[in-house]
Amino acid sequence: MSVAHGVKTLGVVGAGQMGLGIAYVAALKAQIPSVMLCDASAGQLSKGVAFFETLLKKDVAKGKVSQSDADAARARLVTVEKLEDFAGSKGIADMVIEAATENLAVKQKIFGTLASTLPLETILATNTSSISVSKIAASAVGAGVKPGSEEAWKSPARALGIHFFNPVPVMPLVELIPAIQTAPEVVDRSRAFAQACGKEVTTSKDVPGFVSNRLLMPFINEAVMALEKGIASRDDIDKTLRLGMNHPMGPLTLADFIGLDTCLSIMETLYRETADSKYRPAVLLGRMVDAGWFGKKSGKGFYDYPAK
Ligand SMILES: NC(=O)c1ccc[n+]([C@@H]2O[C@H](COP(=O)([O-])OP(=O)(O)OC[C@H]3O[C@@H](n4cnc5c(N)ncnc54)[C@H](O)[C@@H]3O)[C@@H](O)[C@H]2O)c1
Repeated sequence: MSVAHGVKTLGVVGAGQMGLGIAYVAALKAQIPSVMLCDASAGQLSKGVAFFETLLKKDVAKGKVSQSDADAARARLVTVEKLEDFAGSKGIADMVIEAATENLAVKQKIFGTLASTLPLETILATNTSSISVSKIAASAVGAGVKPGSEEAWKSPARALGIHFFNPVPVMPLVELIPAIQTAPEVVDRSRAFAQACGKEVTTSKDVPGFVSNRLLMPFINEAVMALEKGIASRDDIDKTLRLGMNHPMGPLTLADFIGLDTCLSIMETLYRETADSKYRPAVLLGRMVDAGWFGKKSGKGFYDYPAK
C-alpha cells in the first residue's frame, strides 16, 4: 500500500544551491501547493527566487516544461523572512527541509526554533551531507519543554535526514537517513515525498557521511592530495577520471560544483567522528577555503568561474 506524504505546505530553510533546488522540484514535480522559502540573507533569498525563475525559463525553452506548468510552479513559491513564518499567516508547514550551511551549531539553532513554533506533526528534515542526524534531531525540542517529558521524547521522532544531490533538479537520487530517534511513519512519509519529487530513494544508517559521502569525499580529498603533492596537474587528474573511468566530470571539477567549504566540512566530520587518519582533510583544501575560494558559487575554486 502506498503511503501519502500529506505535505500541502513545505518550508525550505536556505536559498542556496540545495535549498533552491529542493524548492524547485517540490513546486514543479511534487506540485506542493505552497513552498515557503526562507534564508538568513535577504540578498540570497532574492537571488534564489531569480534563479528559480531562470530554471523555469530554461526548462520551458528546452520543451521539458509547459508554460502553464511553469507559471503554476512559480505561483506555488512563497518567500518568508524568518523561520517563525513557517507557522504564520502564510500557512503552517507540514514538513520543513533545512538546507542551511553545513554547520552543526547553525542547524541545531534552526531545529530548536522550528520545534518551538511548529506542531508535533510537522516533519523536520535536514539535508546535511555528513553531520549526525541523531544530534540534529536531539535539538528538535521546543524552548521550555521539560527534559524527560513526553514531548521531549516525541519531538525528535519527527526529524530525519532527506539528502538530495546537486544539482537537485537533475540528480535522480534522494538518500533517507533515519536518526536513531526517528519514527518509522516519518520515514515512510518522507519516502513518499521524495518519490513525488521524481526521485529514487535509498536509505542509509546515520553514520558519518552516510553511504554517499563516506565513499565520495575521501575520493575527492585524495584527488586534492594528488594535486597538492604534484603527482599530476589539475587537468590531468580530472581527465584521468573522465576518460579512464568514464566519470562524467573529474573529482576537482566536482568539488568545485559541490562547494569546497562543504567538502572540507564533510571531511572534518568524517575525521572527527571516526578518529581515523584516512579521513584527514587535505591541507590545500583547507587553505583554499581560508582564501574564500569555495568553487563555482564564489567564482573561484580549482577552476575560475567569471561572473556572467
Ligand atoms: N552542495 C552540495 O553539493 C550538497 C549536496 C547535498 C547536500 N548538501 C548540504 O545542503 C546544505 C546546504 O548546502 P548548499 O550547497 O546549498 O550551501 P549554500 O552555501 O549554497 O547555501 C546555504 C544557505 O543557507 C543560508 N543560511 C545559513 N544560515 C541560515 C539560517 N540560520 N537560516 C536560514 N538560512 C541560513 C545561507 O545564507 C545560504 O544561502 C548543507 O548542509 C550541505 O552539506 C550540499
